[in-house]
Amino acid sequence: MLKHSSHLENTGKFKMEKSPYFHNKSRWHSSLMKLTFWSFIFLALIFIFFYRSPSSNPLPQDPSRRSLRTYNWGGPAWEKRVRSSARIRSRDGVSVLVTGAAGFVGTHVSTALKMRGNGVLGLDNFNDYYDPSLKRARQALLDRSGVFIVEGDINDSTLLRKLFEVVAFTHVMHLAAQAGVRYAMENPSSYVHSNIAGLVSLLEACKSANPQPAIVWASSSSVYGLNSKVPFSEKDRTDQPASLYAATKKAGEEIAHTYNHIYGLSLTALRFFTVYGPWGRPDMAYFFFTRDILKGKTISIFEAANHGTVSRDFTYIDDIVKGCLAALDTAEKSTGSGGKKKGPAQFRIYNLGNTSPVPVSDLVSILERLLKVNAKKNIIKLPQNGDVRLTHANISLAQRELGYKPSTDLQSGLKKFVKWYLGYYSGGKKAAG
Ligand SMILES: O=C(O)[C@H]1O[C@H](OP(=O)(O)OP(=O)(O)OC[C@H]2O[C@@H](n3ccc(=O)[nH]c3=O)[C@H](O)[C@@H]2O)[C@H](O)[C@@H](O)[C@H]1O
Repeated sequence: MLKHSSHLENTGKFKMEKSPYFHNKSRWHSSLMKLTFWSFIFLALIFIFFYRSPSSNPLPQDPSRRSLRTYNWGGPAWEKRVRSSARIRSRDGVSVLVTGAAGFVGTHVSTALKMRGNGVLGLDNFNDYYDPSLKRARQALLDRSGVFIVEGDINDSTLLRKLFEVVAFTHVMHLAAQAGVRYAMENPSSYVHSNIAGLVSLLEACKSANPQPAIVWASSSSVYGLNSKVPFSEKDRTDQPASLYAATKKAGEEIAHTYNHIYGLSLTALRFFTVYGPWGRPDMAYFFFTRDILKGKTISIFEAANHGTVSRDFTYIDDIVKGCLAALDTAEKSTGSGGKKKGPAQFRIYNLGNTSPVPVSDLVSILERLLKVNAKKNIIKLPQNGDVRLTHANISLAQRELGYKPSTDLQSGLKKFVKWYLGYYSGGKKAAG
């Protein structure tokens, strides 16, 4: 023992210091510890990078990857906010899930629903198709009127299932979409992702919900495509889309029919005609014309062949909101339950337009008068990028069945838009996106 211990104390110690084996082993141990330590730090940094909160998470640069963003949702506090926002506060009120609530039409519809005592819960992925700060400002507006917007994507079926578990929505107002006619040539997959895959994901959740909600959703005047019979009636052909955007909206109408037929979902599509107004979309011509005229930048005005005019049936947001609410109010219940159809359900399509097309050149003249600035104009040939020459709604069906009656002409509507624009961007202090 003594001998052994002395061996350890003397020889062993000596051996440990001098033996290359032990020396290397010790270095190896310390390298391993260092490697483990730095690996841990590296993994922690990766974890922080991918899982930090959505508000501080910069959006991916590639627009087609926008949907890969992760969102934080869930937990008791979150569920409490969801329930409170969706709580019905008036007799005969309904409880509505509004997708695309931070969007232009979504914000206006959510506010109107909330104001009349309905339960309203918003859902939006806050993508960066246009300036997300405008979406955040709309969110703040809705927050003040008691509407909570859940941050998430309509393609997230787990989130949708959860929302229907927490709230028995009576209605879904589906306004989330990839909008814009010309952008479809730049980023086609975003249209398929939101307007087709997203719609299917939402309808899947609705069909499995108990009770099944009635769904009202945004289609588009663009489905009329190359149809030359005017004004456009719901009975006219819609099988000649001129843009991928239009094609995805038309596909949406067919998909909606399938879910109505198989699962008994009550479905109403609203074909919106070039909606404009305060809190509007910066990618639309009336909005960026205003910005560019004020900045002294040249605007491009499209003209058809042989100097023909290009016209739109511009429709003011308040008229659209009335149409949306009327569609909700007249929607019958879905007939299925537990994913099974019990009987035929309502299936409707309506034009929501203004019935008076205005040439784009007149839109510019109105803006010039309102802004008191002469626009620098460049007249160019209508590019072959999805635009059509004319839209003009026949609204007699919506008039008859929804009591829809637009009452704002372009001059009065643009006056309200310009007033909002100048106030919001405070004379150019905030940069218009
Ligand atoms: O009803 C719809 O379903 C669609 O309406 C809207 O599409 P559009 O009617 O094309 O609106 P918008 O881009 O504002 O162009 C307005 C006019 O300005 C012309 N235009 C456009 C750009 C330009 O630089 N110059 C120009 O003359 C252009 O040729 C057009 O005549 C929505 O964006 C779309 O998401 C969808 O909802």
